[in-house]
Amino acid sequence: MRERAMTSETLPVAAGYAVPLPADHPPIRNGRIGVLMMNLGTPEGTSYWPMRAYLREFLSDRRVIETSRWLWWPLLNLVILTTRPGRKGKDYASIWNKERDEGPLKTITRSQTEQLAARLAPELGDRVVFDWAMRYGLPDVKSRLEALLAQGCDRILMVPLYPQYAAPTSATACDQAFRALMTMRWQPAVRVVPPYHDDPAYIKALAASMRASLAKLDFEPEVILCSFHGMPKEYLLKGDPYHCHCAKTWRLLREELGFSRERFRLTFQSRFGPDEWLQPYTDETVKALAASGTKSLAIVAPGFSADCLETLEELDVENREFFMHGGGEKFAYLPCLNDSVEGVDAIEAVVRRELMGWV
Ligand SMILES: C=CC1=C(C)c2cc3[nH]c(cc4nc(cc5[nH]c(cc1n2)c(C)c5CCC(=O)O)C(CCC(=O)O)=C4C)c(C)c3C=C
Ligand SMILES: [Fe+2]
Ligand SMILES: [Fe+2]
Repeated sequence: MRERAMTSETLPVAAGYAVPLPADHPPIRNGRIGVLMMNLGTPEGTSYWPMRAYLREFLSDRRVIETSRWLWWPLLNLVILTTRPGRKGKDYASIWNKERDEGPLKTITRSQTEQLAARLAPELGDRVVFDWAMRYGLPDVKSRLEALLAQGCDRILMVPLYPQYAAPTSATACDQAFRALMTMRWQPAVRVVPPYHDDPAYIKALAASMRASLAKLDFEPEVILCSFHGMPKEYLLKGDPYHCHCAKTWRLLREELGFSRERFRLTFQSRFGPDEWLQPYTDETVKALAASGTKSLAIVAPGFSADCLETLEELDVENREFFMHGGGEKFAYLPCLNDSVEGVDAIEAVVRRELMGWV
């Protein structure tokens, strides 16, 4: 049998040999391409235990928190995971998709994937399989990769849905995929979509989406904040290109829209803990603008491919309150690209380019 396995008589049909497989040969599934869309994740529910499980997984990730384990472990387990799940659970409850019983990030990522698949199916047929996964929580990256392999994908395009590269987002999503690949005997060929912060398709999509949202307002905002999720300043100093990617997106978008630097300002939100994060901070800028007499303000968050807690609650609820209570009169939050036509256009352009040579 060992000798026969070396001859063309027993080689698998799928490998190009038109002969039947021996009875004990494992099934051969190959020849397809998988596209795996990956986003951050969201809790499975808004009550204490699912919130705690989500935050525990997220905040135990060394790509996210680089503090020494000896200092971080007691702080996380004895302080943060006792108080934060309750507080943040209430915030999640206020934005929850009750129909599907899930966070909006999941609903939107699923829809983006389905729409992309529907657009490309007429051209690519069933040769390319689309799926989506979350770095933290469910559906997890390992199980979705395994599902793609089971469908015959021997090439995988990984799509971290972060236009700006950051180690705490893009790199950790890929780490999770590579950890899964380490366990596979028949490992697929993989490609990773690079950051698309300066891709003309992305900038044009953002500009079109912003123009449409601004046109719907009954006022013209004096100032528009271009707010990105922050990160500790130390990560920038250690070489993370995230800050530069955000600044470039902001500049290109400003040029595309013809706005001045005074009217369209770059800020960073979602600060966590006592360390210095990327500045200027969104919330402090909002308060300062209100205090200095700005009456109308809009905020857009181009770094988030899908609306989520950090936009729907932090920007649209919390920062709205800061502005209105500080003396502002008109406030608007401009939605993310999400599963809009423009949003899927941008993802499609990037995915098509990165599939070149494979399809
Ligand atoms: C504490 C460190 C954190 C770093 C660094 C960080 C970077 C980072 N995050 C995003 C995108 C998202 N973050 C989201 C939620 C969120 N982020 C952190 C912490 C860090 N993020 C926490 C603890 C949470 C959970 C909510 C909370 O407890 O405050 C989300 C939203 C998820 C959702 O379900 O809605 C996104 C998206 C980026 C782009 C980024 C880059 C530097
Ligand atoms: Fe975050
Ligand atoms: Fe920079």
